[in-house]
This record gives sequence, C-alpha cells and structure tokens, in this order.
Amino acid sequence: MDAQFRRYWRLLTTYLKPQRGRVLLLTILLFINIGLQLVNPQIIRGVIDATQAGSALPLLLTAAGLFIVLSVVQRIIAFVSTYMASNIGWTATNALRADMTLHSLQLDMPFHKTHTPGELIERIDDDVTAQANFFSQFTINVAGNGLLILGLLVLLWREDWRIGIGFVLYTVLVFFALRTIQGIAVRRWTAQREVTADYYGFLEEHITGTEDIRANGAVPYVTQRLFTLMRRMLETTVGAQLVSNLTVFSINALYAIGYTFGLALGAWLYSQHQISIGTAYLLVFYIGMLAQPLEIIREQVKDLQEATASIERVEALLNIEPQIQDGPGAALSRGSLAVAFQAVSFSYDQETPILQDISFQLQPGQVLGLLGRTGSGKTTLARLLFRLYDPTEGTINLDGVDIRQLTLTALREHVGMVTQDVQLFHASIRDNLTFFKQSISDAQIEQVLRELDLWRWVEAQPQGLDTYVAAGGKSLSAGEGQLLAFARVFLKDPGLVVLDEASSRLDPATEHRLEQAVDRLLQQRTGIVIAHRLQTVQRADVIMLLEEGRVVEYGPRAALASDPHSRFYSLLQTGLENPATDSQESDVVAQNMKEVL
Ligand SMILES: Nc1ncnc2c1ncn2[C@@H]1O[C@H](COP(=O)(O)OP(=O)(O)OP(=O)(O)O)[C@@H](O)[C@H]1O
Repeated sequence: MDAQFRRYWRLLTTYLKPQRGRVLLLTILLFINIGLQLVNPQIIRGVIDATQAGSALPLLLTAAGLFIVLSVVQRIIAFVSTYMASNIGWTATNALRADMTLHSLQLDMPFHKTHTPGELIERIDDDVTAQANFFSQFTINVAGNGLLILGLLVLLWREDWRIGIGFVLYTVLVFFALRTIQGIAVRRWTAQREVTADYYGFLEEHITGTEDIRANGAVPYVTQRLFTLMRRMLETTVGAQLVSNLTVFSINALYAIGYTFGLALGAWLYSQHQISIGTAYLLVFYIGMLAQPLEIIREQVKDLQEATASIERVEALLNIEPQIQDGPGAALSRGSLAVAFQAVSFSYDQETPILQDISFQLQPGQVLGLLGRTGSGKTTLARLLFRLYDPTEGTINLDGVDIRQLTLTALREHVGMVTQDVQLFHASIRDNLTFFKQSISDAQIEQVLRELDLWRWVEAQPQGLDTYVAAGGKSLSAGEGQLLAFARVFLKDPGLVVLDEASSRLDPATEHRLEQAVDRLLQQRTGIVIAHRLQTVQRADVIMLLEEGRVVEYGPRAALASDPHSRFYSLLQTGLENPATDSQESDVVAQNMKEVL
C-alpha cells in the first residue's frame, strides 16, 4: 500500500506540478461549490421558518432571491470546474503520453521486437487515458466530497445529536453496501466481456477461414459452435443486466429507507416541538444530498482501482532502461571518417553467433563493398555501426574514437543510412526529407533535389514540397522513394554512409538516376555498401565477403578482381561472361553471387 501510495504521489507531483496554479484554482472552486451546496438549504430553512412566523414579504423575497443567485453561481462554478478538471487531466496525460512515446523510441531494438506496435499503442494511449480522471479529479473529488459528507453530518448533528448518530451509521452502511453491490455487478460484467471477446474472436477466426471451412465440410460444426457461444452470451448478458438492475434498485431502496427514516425522525421531533418545520425540511434535504457525494466517492474509488492496473503497466514501461546508453560525448570532426572494426562478434540472442571476429579498416573516403549470401550478417553489421545493437565482443571505431564514447545523437548525425525499405511517412515531401527539422531551409532542399535530378519531379507535384506523401510512401514509385532516401542523407551530410542497396529491379532510367545519386553520395565520404548491383560493387575500393557471419575474403577490389583464385574474381567472371542488359544486370549478379559464394 505504501509503495502504491508513493507511486500515485510520484505521478501526481510530476505531472501536476507544472499546472499548480490551475490545480489550486480548481481546488478553490470545488470548495466554494461544496460550501454553497451546504449553505443553500439553510436559506430555505430560514424562509420556511420565517414564513411560518409570518415575516414580512420583502424579507422572504430577498431570501428567495439570494437562494436563486447562489444556486446559479453554484451551477456556474460546477461548470467551470468540470472544464478545468478535464483540461488539467488531459494536459497531464498528454505530457505522460509524450514522455512514454519518447521513452519507447529510445528503447532498444530487442524491446521493439518483443512488443508489438498494437501493445505499445494500448499502453501509451488506452492505459494513459484511463488515468485522466485520476490526475484531474481523484484527489480533489474524494477530498471535496468527503468534506461535503462530513459537513452534512456535522450540520445534521448540530440540529440534534440523535439525528447525527443515526445518519453517521446510515452513511457508513450505505457506503459499504454500495461497494458490495457494485462488486457483484462488476464480476458479472467481467464474465460477460470475456464471453463477448470469445465470440468476436470466434467470428474473426472463422470468417477468415471461410474457404477452408467450406472446403472441409465444417459448416455444421461451426454453426453449432456459434450457437453455443451465442447462448452463453445471452445467458451472461441477461445475468449481468439483471444484477445491474438489481444494483440500481437496491441503491434506490437504500436511499428511500434513508429518506423515510429522515422524514419519520423529522416528523417525530417536530411533533415533540423539538425542531421547527424548516429544520425538518432541512433534515430531509441534507439526507437527499448525502446520496450524490457517496456515489461520487464510490465512482472515484472504482476508477482508481481500474486506473491502478494502468498506472502499474505505464510505470513498468517507464522503468525499462535502454541497454544502449549515450557515451560520455567524445567529439568527431566533420568530413569523411575512418572506420575500424576490431574483432567484433555479435549475437541477437546471446546464443546463436551472427557475426564472428570481424576486423577491417577503412581510410577516410574509402568505399567498402560488402557481399554475402542472404542471412550472412551484412545488415546486422550495418546496425552495429548505428548502435542499434552493441557488439558482444570487440570494438568499432570512427576516426579512432570508440563509438560507445559518442552520444547516440552525435553518432547518428555522423553516419547516414539508406535502407532497402525506405520508410516514408504521411507528411509533406519537405518533412519526409528533413525529418521535421525546421533549421533546414527550402533552398538547401532544392539544391540537393536538383543535384539528384528530383527537383523537376517535385515541381510537377500539386503543392511542390508541401505535397503530402501517402502513408507508407504508397503514392511514390520505388525509385522515387529511393531517391528521396538519398536526399535525406545528403541533407544530413554525414561523414560515413551505409548503403543497403535495394535488390528490387527498377526501370533503366531510374537505375541510371540512382547510380548517379550513389556516385554523388560517395564523393568525399567513407562508404559501406551492401551491394546487389555490379555497378555498385565496382565503385568499392575494398571488398569484404561474409559467410555465416565470418569474413571469408577481404582485400582491395583491384587486387581481388585480378586474382584468379579469389571468390570475387569468380563472381566477376560469371557476372561478366553473361552479356546482361541493364535491366537484367542486377538479377544476374544476384544469381551469380548465390552460385559463387
Ligand atoms: N532482429 C533480429 N533478431 C534475431 N535474429 C535476427 C534479427 N535480424 C536478423 N537476424 C538473423 O541474423 C542473421 C543475419 O541477418 P542479416 O539481416 O544481417 O543478413 P543479411 O546478410 O543482411 O541478409 P539479406 O541480404 O537477406 O539482407 C540471419 O540469420 C537472421 O535470421
């Protein structure tokens, strides 16, 4: 409980502190609201008693006017409080959502492999939404309504101690009765929701498998299962609804008992001349008022129980520490970078080795052609350069600096990557290129796009750079997507470029534009190219062949190309022996790589 309380406290202080002014104002408004609710019946009592005593009409009218004014003010305050509470709740939960999104983005790749996007959406959105009420109203509502009940009981007690004791007992009884009755209803509804989930799961599964079900003659069986499920759903729903109705009925019965008790007590005390008729009225009014705060507190407690599960899940996510942390912040100079892998080994699961004892060096400006069968570890090697994962052994240096000494931001600023699957977002072309970095000017973008021969294409778009790209880049051809990815890297201007070349076949004109783009990209930059095209391989200064995570051949391209014993030589021979047309070339090389490696 203590830990639980600290958990709530931490959340409240973190996310409400920045809004402390508004929270204070809301608290004041809620207390005024409570005060007005307590005071108003006293005015009615006064009016009733004064009428009975035959007071002058103007006095009665003034009192009635005061009652109306206070009632209106109280409603206005209630309205403003509701608005403010929503505002505070959503501001706090939005901040929490933003923190969780940022945190999730910083978590390591293994985390994202084991947590589906759907699961994260559920945590970041649904779980946080469940806490909106907790942030905005829980404390104030429970404290405020607790005080209102206390105020009512004190005022009732003040009228007569017997009334006081009676209603203290009544309040305690109602509160516990409400909790018990509600518990029964909640259990019934939980069971009903489980059956409904089964039912929809069944529908989804069997609609997807319609073909197989029909082909295998399973229709009667499926229909029978459906009927069984529907019957269970009917039974549980009727049961839950019945209990809900009984709950409402029992609660109303409890209030009716309270009223009767209050009326009887009032009538008796009045008949004994111990209280005035105004006080008897007040008594009944206050008893009526007890119901609402009790109900609110009950709702809040229920809400908190539901929110607690969400709070725990959110906290568990926030407590996951990324394994890959920023380094102390060593500096790297701009311009092309030297790369050195020293005895690097890596495994995704700490068991299956994916890269083993990889060592190589690249001088600034050199290009490494990385070749190997599918699954040999080329992409993994590129991921290590970005510190998407850290090597299990060995070190990776850029310009003599261990990349673990750099901050992640600095590292990723100095290393650019073009992946096989270009990720484009549902945003403008400009934002897709700059990744929403406002400091990159349109002039810079234009210059890069002109260099890549993409500017005419942008100009032909309906809104130029402001044209929206469809989600997932569906409105662009594969070649355009690739060229935009190149443009992104140009704008970043890194000293090292990793190019995981797409093996998909493009039309000759686009191929040509891509070739030119690669040429420009690798000018005055160090490059690591996972190559699928002959042309790209020929750009490399050094060649490295990987097989099952090991280096099986490594050396200057020119030397390997002229060494008849090298695998690279065989690869080139088979590649060059085939008179390939442009469009067939990549297929031929891919095929040859498979055969030779
Ligand atoms: N995230 C991951 N978790 C676990 N294993 C992985 C992961 N990514 C890749 N692997 C495994 O690591 C090995 C090397 O994969 P990698 O993608 O580096 O190969 P590749 O040479 O780039 O292949 P391709 O040419 O097909 O892209 C494969 O056996 C693959 O199944």
